[in-house]
Amino acid sequence: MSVAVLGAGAFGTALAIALARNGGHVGLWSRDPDHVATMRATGRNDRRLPGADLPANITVSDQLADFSGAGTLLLAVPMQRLDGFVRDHATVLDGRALVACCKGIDLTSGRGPTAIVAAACPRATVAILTGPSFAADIARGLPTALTLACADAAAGESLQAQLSTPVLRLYRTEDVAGAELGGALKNVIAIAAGVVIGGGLGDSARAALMTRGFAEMSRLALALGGRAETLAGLSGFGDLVLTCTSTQSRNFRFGQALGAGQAFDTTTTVEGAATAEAASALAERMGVDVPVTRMVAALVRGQVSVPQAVEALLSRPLKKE
Ligand SMILES: NC(=O)C1=CN([C@@H]2O[C@H](COP(=O)(O)OP(=O)(O)OC[C@H]3O[C@@H](n4cnc5c(N)ncnc54)[C@H](O)[C@@H]3O)[C@@H](O)[C@H]2O)C=CC1
Ligand SMILES: O=C(CO)COP(=O)(O)O
Repeated sequence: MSVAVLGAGAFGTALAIALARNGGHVGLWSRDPDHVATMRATGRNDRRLPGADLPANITVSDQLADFSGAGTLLLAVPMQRLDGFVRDHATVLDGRALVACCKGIDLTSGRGPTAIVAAACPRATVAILTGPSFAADIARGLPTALTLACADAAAGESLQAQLSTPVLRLYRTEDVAGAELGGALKNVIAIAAGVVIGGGLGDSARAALMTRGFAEMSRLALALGGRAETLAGLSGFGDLVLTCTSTQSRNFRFGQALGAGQAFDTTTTVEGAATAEAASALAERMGVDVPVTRMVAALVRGQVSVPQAVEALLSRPLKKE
């Protein structure tokens, strides 16, 4: 076994399925022994990815030691859990190729996924896999293109080859900051797009918000070392389009519920909520204007109502585009 996925949520399970279909043995780790027992018994992960069969060449386990032979580990836990996860398991993880598969900014430290992983595992080769893809689409074998970002060009090329399949097409870049900030910030804008649609403000307003949202994503990412072409690629613009326009997106649906004044299931992973807060703080520190992101953070905190947020955004001074 050369690859194992740690975190048997929707995305981790879908990636394990895609890699297993491509041949070879693939590991899938869940921290929960009951979940492992159910997945082994049913051959599925109905808790997180209903309806998708796990190929027989996936080994499911709650023991990380079962994957000691895997040189590449995909870390598919939610962003706000990543730091605790890599610290808890650093002795097992360090020294391998560790590919973060989460999107967001850590609320406590303001760091992105690769910095969190590298701090806990200094001997590891660290990369990030991000871009437009719904787990359900990947599990169905639908064509998907993602970005694999790794500061080490040679390691990135080898991970790209190892993790690409005929339908899961990976593009590579060394611009880790650009790739991970695009993936983190688009979730915040997707919440705002959901608010617009849930609040009945219409498709034209959503297009305006996506465009201005992309402008502020780019401003902040460039200030933090990302490149404009990365923001315009799959991990930025590509994922922004997908997430702001599909009800498959949890961030979009969360925004829709906020906009419509409805409750939303608090156990659902909505990465953009914490990231709005973390990104607002980062932007303030860098002196970058991110009005939409700040407004999403205020909405999530319950500090402003939807009409107040809309009024505040529309009453900003007129400016050049
Ligand atoms: N679902 C999707 O379509 C996509 C998700 N992603 C990203 O993948 C990341 C994970 O999301 P999903 O898999 O969708 O979430 P999910 O909510 O389906 O699953 C999260 C999994 O992480 C596990 N987990 C939580 N805390 C943990 C901890 N401390 N230690 C070990 N395991 C822990 C949970 O038990 C659960 O199995 C997110 O950052 C998300 O943005 C990226 C692309 C697509
Ligand atoms: O990142 C995703 C699509 O690329 C998944 O979006 P959600 O987390 O909003 O469901």
